[in-house]
Amino acid sequence: MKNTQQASGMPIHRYVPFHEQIKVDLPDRTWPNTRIERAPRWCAVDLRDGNQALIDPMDAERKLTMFKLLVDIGYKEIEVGFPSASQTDFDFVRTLIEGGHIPDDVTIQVLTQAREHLIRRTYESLEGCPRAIVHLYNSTSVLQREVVFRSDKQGIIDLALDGARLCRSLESVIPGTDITYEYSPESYTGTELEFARDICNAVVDVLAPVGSGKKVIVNLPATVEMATPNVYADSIEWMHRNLARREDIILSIHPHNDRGTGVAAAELGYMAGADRIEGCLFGNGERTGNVDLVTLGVNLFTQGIDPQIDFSDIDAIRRTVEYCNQIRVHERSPWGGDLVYTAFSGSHQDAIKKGLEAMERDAIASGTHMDDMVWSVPYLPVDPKDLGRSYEAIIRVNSQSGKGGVAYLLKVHQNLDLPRRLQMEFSKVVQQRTDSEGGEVSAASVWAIFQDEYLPVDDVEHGWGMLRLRGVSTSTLSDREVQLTAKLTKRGEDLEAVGVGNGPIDAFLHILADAGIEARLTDYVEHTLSAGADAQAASYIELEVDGASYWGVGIHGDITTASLKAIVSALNRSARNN
Ligand SMILES: CC(=O)SCCNC(=O)CCNC(=O)[C@H](O)C(C)(C)COP(=O)(O)OP(=O)(O)OC[C@H]1O[C@@H](n2cnc3c(N)ncnc32)[C@H](O)[C@@H]1OP(=O)(O)O
Ligand SMILES: CC(C)C(=O)C(=O)O
Repeated sequence: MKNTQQASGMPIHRYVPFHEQIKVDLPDRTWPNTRIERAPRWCAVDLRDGNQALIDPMDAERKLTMFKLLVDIGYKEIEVGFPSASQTDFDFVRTLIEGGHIPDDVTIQVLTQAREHLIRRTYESLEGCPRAIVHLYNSTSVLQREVVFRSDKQGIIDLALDGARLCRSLESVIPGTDITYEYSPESYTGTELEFARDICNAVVDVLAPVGSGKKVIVNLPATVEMATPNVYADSIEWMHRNLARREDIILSIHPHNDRGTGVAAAELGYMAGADRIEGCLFGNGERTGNVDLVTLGVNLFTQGIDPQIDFSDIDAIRRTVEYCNQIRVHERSPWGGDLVYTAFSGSHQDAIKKGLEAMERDAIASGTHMDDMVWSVPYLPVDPKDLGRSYEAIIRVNSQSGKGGVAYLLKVHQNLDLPRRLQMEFSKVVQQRTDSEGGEVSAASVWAIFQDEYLPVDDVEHGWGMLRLRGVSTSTLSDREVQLTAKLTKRGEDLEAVGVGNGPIDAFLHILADAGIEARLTDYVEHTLSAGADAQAASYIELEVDGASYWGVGIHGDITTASLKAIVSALNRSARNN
């Protein structure tokens, strides 16, 4: 019956808090005080746990593509399948072995349930393999013991030990293979810790008898993520402290992401004593996925820790993963999603632009290349370039954007470094467009809007300007005086006029005043657009016309002409406005 006292009306009475199901009691936990200082041993399980969760499991070609990707970027332990489950998986293991696809520093891992026929078939699949990890599992949780196995604890231990013993006995079938064992008490998170410890201890003693010099991987999966990640970390620290023969154990974790905290669980579990992490690229895997190896790896990188995996072309990794899994990676997926380095909002864009400019200034001042500077740009925890992403998509403009974003696009794409007040003026022009038309404005559209506003074609018939500058020449009269001759077209009428001033701009304003156009110069900024003899210059001029302020822009190979064009641009805008 519904509890009418609670607000949501959701059937909360059907769910039991985790701490009432499994006791994880570790008041003297130490993991919160530890720091991650190096990468764990990684194992990529894309070809097994990832693959078993796909709508369309990988065919041989996609499997090989995924395997090669994992090898190329640096994974040394790769779970390649469940060879006893299907002919496809079996054949793929054979292809890897017979095709010589396994590099000397890579070990393949194969999964099997603790069931006789499956274990036998697993060993068959490994014939001729120089080294392999045989991964044996059985479920141990309270719930699975009851509903799947209908067995008591001893029955489950016996099932695991029978499997482990059979594995040992089959080593003679593949004498040339150097076998490492991995044992997983599957559904570990739903298992009492003491029972998990006891079954692992018993299995380890079979798989690596005392004195054998062998190590066993004990993998503690959050098969289903059932609690907050600190609880998982407590349980890992508990096992780390309480497993017998810890020195003979490589403690591995295998988080899933049911509660959306798989990455946190992996990081905290690693802090709590794990040596190794299993996961999948971009978090593919059962239900909400396995823990995302890309996030974990790049998280380390952003702390100045070598992830041991090469993420320098993250888009290529993403494309291959999307192809193999036939599932798209979400735009917001950490580090690799399409939009994760993009700011639309004005204040973010402003801060990013300022951060990049500050780094550029510091690089020049210290004589250091930008690529060697410590990265410090607001809102961007990593330099996208380090992951093979360009700066192009960092700033994109829509109705949420401000002057910084618009100015950034003009700077990056057109080399135009707009003065601050011009940025403010132009961003209003762009915003009028985005407000009326909605959606995103591309860099090309920003440039088109800018040209239309400030650089209309010098052709009165096709452009909208009332005034056009056709030619200009100057001569120096004295130290303080310049004479300027300007050829103009004013509302279709050609005229040639001469003016004198303390510089070309002053002289031009006098010519305009004589022609009945009054304007006062209030600001002037210029810069070159490129280096070299044919360099273009950009000039930005602010005029006061009839009490209102207008910016104008001129671009030309000759800086004087650029300035005069900027004046014409401002005047045309004032005329257009009236
Ligand atoms: C958490 C994980 O990701 S574990 C990996 C899971 N991956 C997969 O299941 C993918 C591949 N699996 C398969 O292709 C098939 O399930 C197979 C080939 C392994 C087994 O197939 P089937 O024999 O038809 O069994 P089915 O798939 O129905 O599995 C259930 C049976 O396995 C038993 N079982 C399940 N896990 C285990 C285990 N770890 N050890 C022993 N027996 C187990 C169950 O008790 C049940 O037995 P029952 O039929 O006697 O009641
Ligand atoms: C086999 C085990 C490790 C597994 O995939 C899981 O528990 O999620």
